[in-house]
Amino acid sequence: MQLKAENVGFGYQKNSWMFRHLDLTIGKGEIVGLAGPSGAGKTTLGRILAGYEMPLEGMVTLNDSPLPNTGYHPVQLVFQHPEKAVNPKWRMQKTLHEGWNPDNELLERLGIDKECLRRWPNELSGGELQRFCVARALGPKTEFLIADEMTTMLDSITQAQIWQVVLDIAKQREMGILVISHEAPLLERLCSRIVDISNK
Ligand SMILES: Nc1ncnc2c1ncn2[C@@H]1O[C@H](COP(=O)(O)OP(=O)(O)OP(=O)(O)O)[C@@H](O)[C@H]1O
Repeated sequence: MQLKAENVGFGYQKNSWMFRHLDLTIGKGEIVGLAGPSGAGKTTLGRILAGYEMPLEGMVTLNDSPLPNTGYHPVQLVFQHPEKAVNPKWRMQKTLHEGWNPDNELLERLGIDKECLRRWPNELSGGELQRFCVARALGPKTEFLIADEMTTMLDSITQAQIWQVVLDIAKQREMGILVISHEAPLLERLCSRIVDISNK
């Protein structure tokens, strides 16, 4: 099982490459860090790996096949701003069950207050909302998780709590994770290797 970017190139403007000839493989259960200065294209690469964006050159494969474009996506993306990742017209109950039905144990471990389920997204704090986005992304069919500054906005206790749950599940299921972060100590603590895209 592997998620692989091969010779990938991307730019938003014509003749202006953000990165080019980029190779990155994340293996089953592997936790890889992605570092690089602001604007280097980390978020963009995360979006490409999760199938939100097509590369201009090269390809992304999951277990040697193109990424699927229907059904529950096996590469899930959680990014920094949960308020942009949920439908404001859905109550949290519906958002949570968008792709699968997380059990009570997971909700408890992630510190999700069940009282929040009937609320609208704008009635939750950023941290509460992000817990929902993490739960939503951890369906049993998730093979890889792209965690793009997933806990950057959270206090250190919540950050540790969420990573503990995500890492336990990753270990149990051999789910691979790409951790995109500006926090070097976080990357060093979580990842078995760190890829820097500054010079791509
Ligand atoms: N939709 C878009 N259209 C045009 N340019 C974009 C678009 N999205 C991002 N960019 C630009 O692409 C570059 C890379 O953005 P990206 O968010 O991938 O970088 P990053 O490495 O994740 O940065 P940061 O660490 O600040 O989050 C930036 O210069 C950004 O302004």
